[in-house]
Amino acid sequence: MSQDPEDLKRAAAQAAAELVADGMRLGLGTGSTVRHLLPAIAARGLRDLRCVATSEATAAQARELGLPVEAFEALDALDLAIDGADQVAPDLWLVKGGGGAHVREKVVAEAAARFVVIVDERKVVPALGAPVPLELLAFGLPATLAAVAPATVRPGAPPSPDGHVIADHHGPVDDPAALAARLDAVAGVVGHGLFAPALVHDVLVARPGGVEHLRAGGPRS
Ligand SMILES: O=C(CO)[C@H](O)[C@H](O)COP(=O)(O)O
Repeated sequence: MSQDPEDLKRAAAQAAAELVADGMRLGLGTGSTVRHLLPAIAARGLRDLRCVATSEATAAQARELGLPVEAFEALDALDLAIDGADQVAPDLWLVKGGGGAHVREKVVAEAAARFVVIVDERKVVPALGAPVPLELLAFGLPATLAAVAPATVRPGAPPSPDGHVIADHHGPVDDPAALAARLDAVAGVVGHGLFAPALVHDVLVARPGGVEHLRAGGPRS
């Protein structure tokens, strides 16, 4: 029997909330799965948490729930970061950025000693595919789009939290490392939504039968 995707997201979020401990410096992702995470963390009643948020939406919800959010200028490392994803491949390459916050999300994931991804089973794919979200400088935008073709500005997308243009790459993702390197080589690309397995420590996949815990062999695990 199929299960409401919101119930599955909530189950993954609940499992991740149990990884949060008193005194942690915690990175909070963005998206509908993270929206279930924040009340689950708040309900734990932990003391001395220090949180950074990857979007204004997450910061606002966290503050409403009484979770202390500070600027990421105030912390130089995080103990744990938890975030959703749009696609999870079997080798734990991810595509993120459906919500346009992927650059901040990657900064937070890189700063965390442990990066935990929370998804429902629909996000687990046999191989990554388009679109791959991009964050681009407005300066020289047509030239940058040509350099990363095929890519288009995402219709109706607001600027990123740092004021950049959100776009999507529509080409194949047969070799995520090669595509990531190609995108990283273009100066007008602020960032992209391909997250390498080395960044990922755990993926919690909610299925109707329970939450599956995938562990990555990243360098910090
Ligand atoms: O990368 C993201 C935002 O930039 C989100 O984590 C991703 O889009 C998944 O979102 P959701 O939990 O709503 O499916």
